[in-house]
Amino acid sequence: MDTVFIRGLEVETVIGIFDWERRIRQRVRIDLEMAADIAQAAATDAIEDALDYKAIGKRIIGFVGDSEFLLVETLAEQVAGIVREEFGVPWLRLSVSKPGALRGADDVGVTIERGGQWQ
Ligand SMILES: Nc1nc2c(c(=O)[nH]1)N=C([C@H](O)[C@@H](O)CO)CN2
Repeated sequence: MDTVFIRGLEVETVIGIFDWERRIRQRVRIDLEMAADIAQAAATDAIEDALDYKAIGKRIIGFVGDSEFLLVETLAEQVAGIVREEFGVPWLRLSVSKPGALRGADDVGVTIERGGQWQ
């Protein structure tokens, strides 16, 4: 399986369950791995035949920056839906984390996989 990935995408957003978290913007980190057959893009050397990580990254930045979810779970599910539906991605693995949200830990968050098997 070929994949196209985005690692360490950081976006500031309103997220969290506590009152103080509703009043500030916090940094979330997104790691995304997407199934994509890269053969056609490699053969033509044309961006039109590729899964465009820049276009997907910009869409995620806009959506996450405007969102105000309580849980990282909800944010992850929503982002996964956008990537799958708008960009035709058949399978993805997505992590959403809040670096520094837990004292003593580097990072906390969730990882989800969505979509079926990919040859
Ligand atoms: N599974 C989760 N646990 C927690 C979340 C979350 O989004 N998913 N959020 C919080 C708080 O908002 C925390 O990040 C504040 O530091 C706690 N647990």
